[in-house]
Amino acid sequence: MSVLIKNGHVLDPSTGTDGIRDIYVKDGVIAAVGEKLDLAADEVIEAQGLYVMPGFIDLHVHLREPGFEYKETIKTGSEAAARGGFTTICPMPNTRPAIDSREMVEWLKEKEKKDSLVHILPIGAVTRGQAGEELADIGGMAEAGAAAISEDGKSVMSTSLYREGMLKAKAAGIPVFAHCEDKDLVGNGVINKGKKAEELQLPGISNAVEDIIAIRDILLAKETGVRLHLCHCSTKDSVDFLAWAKKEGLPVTGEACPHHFTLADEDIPCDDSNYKMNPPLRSKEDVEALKEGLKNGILDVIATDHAPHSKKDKEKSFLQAPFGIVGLETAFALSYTELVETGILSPLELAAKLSCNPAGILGIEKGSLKEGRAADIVIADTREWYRIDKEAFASLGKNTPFHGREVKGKIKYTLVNGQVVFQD
Ligand SMILES: NC(=O)N[C@@H](CC(=O)O)C(=O)O
Ligand SMILES: [Zn+2]
Ligand SMILES: [Zn+2]
Repeated sequence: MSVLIKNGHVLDPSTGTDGIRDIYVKDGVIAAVGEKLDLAADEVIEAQGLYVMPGFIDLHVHLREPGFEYKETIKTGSEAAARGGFTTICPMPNTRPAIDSREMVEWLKEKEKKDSLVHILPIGAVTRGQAGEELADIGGMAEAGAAAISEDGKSVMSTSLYREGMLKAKAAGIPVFAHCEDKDLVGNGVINKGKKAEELQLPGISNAVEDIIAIRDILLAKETGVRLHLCHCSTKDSVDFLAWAKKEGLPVTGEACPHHFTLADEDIPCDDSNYKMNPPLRSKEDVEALKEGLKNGILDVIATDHAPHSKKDKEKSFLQAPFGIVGLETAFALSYTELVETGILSPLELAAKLSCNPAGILGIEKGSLKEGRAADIVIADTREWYRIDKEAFASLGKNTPFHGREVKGKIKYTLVNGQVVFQD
């Protein structure tokens, strides 16, 4: 089985390639990359005018299975990933039961084989049942294939327990992905603390809720030497703390989510829980700091924090509805529109934040179009404006504040191991 992708604009951040090339795929592997390859293939994809990039890698998704299959399943989540150009996704462990043991990681790897269109790299919980009381079997989960550990959905509030968990992760050779939120300080907050919170008469979440834990976790990484990755950075100071950590030479990285650099709290039109997520949409000043952080490389990765919820869940008010919005099927378009169309990032830099950089954090041989690599490839058209349509999502979650928004950047093809898993 062979595929020839012809005349595409190849963006391969792993080699710096930024120009017109053909790519020849044989038996699921990239066999040749070059100008005008004269090779016969079973399938030819004409990619003139399109960008051809390494398949995107999402370090942060929620698939909801087991336990909340009415919100999303591994199958529907993987279909959403394929539609969004993601060929590898890392599901967070906050399912029921949680992914907190060797057996649960093995279960997920089995489900991947049966149900998933894309590669799944599980993230194990830090503590058993994410209860924050005793450590999960971190070494066992790593052996079974967990790519990282995280307590996402909350922070491990016991600093000494977290420190111990970090040492275990370090010994197992996997990074820690940190959701930074001071449980004491957040109270019953549901929206960024500020004018909009006052206007809607909703309890606020201050920046310090995130910042206090972000700096704590960086200091713990300094002490333990574990590789630390900050999830969904939303504040100016968390970007500054990351900059400091990098200056110190610490093994610390960070991600930003499209919603956090596209919208500010002032853009929330009314009490609409499709604008409710954790961390919340922040101030204009924070949004600018995230864009600056993405531009200067302090923020390494764009991840979605795809958090599907049912219609019923999200019909509730801002106060009552659960936190989270879907992201897999809007991430590329929002990122291209907000960051490339505006000149903040080059197309190659955007491709790096979606593929090569997350691969580096996981330490996996992906995020590259080098010969010999698995043919995980995404092909996108960025020429025309269109409106996001939540009804077209493969995800069971339609909870997005971006329905109807005008964007550029459409995924045309997604290939996993040389197989077309999505075609527009
Ligand atoms: N981001 C969210 O608002 N929600 C996430 C949890 C999380 O990422 O913290 C979820 O699981 O729904
Ligand atoms: Zn989180
Ligand atoms: Zn999350």
